[in-house]
Amino acid sequence: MDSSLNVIEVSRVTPSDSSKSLTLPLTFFDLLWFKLHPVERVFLYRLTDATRPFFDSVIVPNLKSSLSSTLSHYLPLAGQLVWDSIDQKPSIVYTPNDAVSFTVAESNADLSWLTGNKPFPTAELYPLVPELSNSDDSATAVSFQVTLFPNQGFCIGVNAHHGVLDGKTTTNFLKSWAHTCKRHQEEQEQTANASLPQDLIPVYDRTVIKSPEDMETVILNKWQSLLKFFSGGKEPDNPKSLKLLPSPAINPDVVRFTLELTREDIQTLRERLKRESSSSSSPKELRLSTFVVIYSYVLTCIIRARGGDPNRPIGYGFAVDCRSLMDPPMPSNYFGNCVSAAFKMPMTAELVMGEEGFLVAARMVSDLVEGLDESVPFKIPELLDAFTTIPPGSQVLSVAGSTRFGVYGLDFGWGNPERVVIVSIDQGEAISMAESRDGNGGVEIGFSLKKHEMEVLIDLLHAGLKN
Ligand SMILES: CC(C)(COP(=O)(O)OP(=O)(O)OC[C@H]1O[C@@H](n2cnc3c(N)ncnc32)[C@H](O)[C@@H]1OP(=O)(O)O)[C@@H](O)C(=O)NCCC(=O)NCCSC(=O)CC(=O)O
Repeated sequence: MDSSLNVIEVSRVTPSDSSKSLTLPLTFFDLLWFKLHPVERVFLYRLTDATRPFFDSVIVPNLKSSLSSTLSHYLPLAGQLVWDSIDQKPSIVYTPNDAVSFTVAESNADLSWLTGNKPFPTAELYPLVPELSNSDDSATAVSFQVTLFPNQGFCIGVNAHHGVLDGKTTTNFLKSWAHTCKRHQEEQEQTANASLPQDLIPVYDRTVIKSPEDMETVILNKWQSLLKFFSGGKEPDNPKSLKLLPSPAINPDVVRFTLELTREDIQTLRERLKRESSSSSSPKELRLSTFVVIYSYVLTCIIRARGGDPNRPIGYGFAVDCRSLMDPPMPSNYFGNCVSAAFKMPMTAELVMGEEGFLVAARMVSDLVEGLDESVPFKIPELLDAFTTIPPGSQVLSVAGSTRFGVYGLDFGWGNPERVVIVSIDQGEAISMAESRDGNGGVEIGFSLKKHEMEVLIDLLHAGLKN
């Protein structure tokens, strides 16, 4: 499917109420992520009424006007990340009339391919995601693109700087935008700066993030060491550069696949773990949350799909929402990053390639989750150190997204998404997680792998659900 994209316009959307300036210094949570690849998502909507005239006269104007209104509540997203030479750390700075980039485009791709359950080339997704500019001196927080698939539907592409916002904040913003857009249509009025539900109004108070003594300096120094490590020992030219780490080139034969696990599938896997654990030589109570069951299963199948030397190094990690781990707990509408990560590496592939591999993986993930406590946020420096201990050629898995964000409820007025894809998992051996579209307690897992490996993985994933 060699699709092509035609860019119709690239415009700037400013907050409808853009009278005040705002500066938000990054916190130590933000500093963990501020050099890493941005998070790219596409929301694919089926809408056979989506003719070009309907798109031009209804969808685009409503999305833009509601975006402008929503940005009035989320001013930092229209701003830039900057690092003033006299400042110890970067800040997000919004000044009146700053704007976000909004691209309008049309594609001849087959939407059914992108929303279906068969693998397709990951390169088909890239034209749907807008650029997010960054340079030594500044970095954009977010950018948006709406793409028409004539008479099939449309797609909203979002590119979000992870130093500015985590998944919870991103999805809170998107829920606010969808809420405003849908209401604009229902009320047929463009109420500028429309009010939002209380739980979607962002909280900018950063004094709640109690940063331990010089934690920010420690993390920034760790980044300097990492940058030197990644560049073979060469000191960074500009220690205050906001340029992101270079992204690895993506092999052209990489494909995408979305596995849909029903609540029954998850229970089948949970029962299997219970059986295997109770009959094992060291039965031990396992934390069998949805996350633990699914991540252990996927981890096992992905490592097996690659096969190879059983002694090859592997590792895994996952993001941890620290909002509930902070004292006092952070509000769910806190604006920014409040995620750290847990990881285990290096290990050898044989650990999970044997008969008991799924149980071994579940024990490891369960232990890691059980071990999470209020100290997690303060272990971020160790996390950065771990990057330098990853043996070359390791297969290290991580998780983007979460089953808690409610991304399938994002209705802008033309229905819920048919598929939500985190495009940027290509940038590292990540999988993505989201709640299932039908809201019945299932989970969707997104994969990005080379074609032949994906074929082996799909067979393993399906086979494991049968026994
Ligand atoms: C560390 C964890 C993965 C461990 O998850 P577990 O499910 O095992 O454990 P838990 O204590 O969180 O949850 C136990 C049970 O309570 C439920 N539960 C707990 N908190 C909940 C909440 N806020 N909303 C809905 N359900 C919740 C869980 O679903 C689970 O039930 P049940 O077993 O029925 O499910 C999780 O705590 C966590 O932090 N998840 C969020 C990670 C995150 O934010 N990722 C995105 C990073 S940002 C990113 O990646 C970029 C982006 O997305 O843009």
